[in-house]
Amino acid sequence: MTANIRIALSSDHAAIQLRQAIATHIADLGWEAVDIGPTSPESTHYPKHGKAAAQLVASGDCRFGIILCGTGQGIMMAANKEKGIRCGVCTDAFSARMIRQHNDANMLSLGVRVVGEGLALDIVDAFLSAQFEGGRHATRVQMIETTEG
Ligand SMILES: O=C[C@H](O)[C@H](O)[C@H](O)COP(=O)(O)O
Repeated sequence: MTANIRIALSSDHAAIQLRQAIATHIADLGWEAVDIGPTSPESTHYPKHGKAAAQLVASGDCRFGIILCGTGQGIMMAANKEKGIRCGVCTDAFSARMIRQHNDANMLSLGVRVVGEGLALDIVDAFLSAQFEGGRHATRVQMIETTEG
């Protein structure tokens, strides 16, 4: 069986350029970027873009999702409404590594009005290169899933 190397990418109007830079970056790293837009700079609504990316991850079509809006906060809230999604906003590489190692996050959210491109790419690298540690952390992630119902 081949590994799922697909990463869903979406954003609102604020973060199109950074999203596209991340798509290029992760493709260079060997991931398949599944960039579902939008491409038009017209004002749009982050909940629908967060939900669309989260559905690709929750269904198993994509291994991870990376989503962006102005702060990363609104689109993260929308993504976390999907069952099975664990998405965190990160503004530093340490947190990005830890949400994989301890929280088994399957989505990362970034705020284009908070972090610049260089830092954003470092955060993405930290997220994608870390592994879930399991053990006591698996117990806690399971508790989150139980709460979800
Ligand atoms: O959490 C929400 C995001 O930061 C949005 O990107 C932001 O609210 C969009 O603001 P505006 O419509 O003023 O570009």
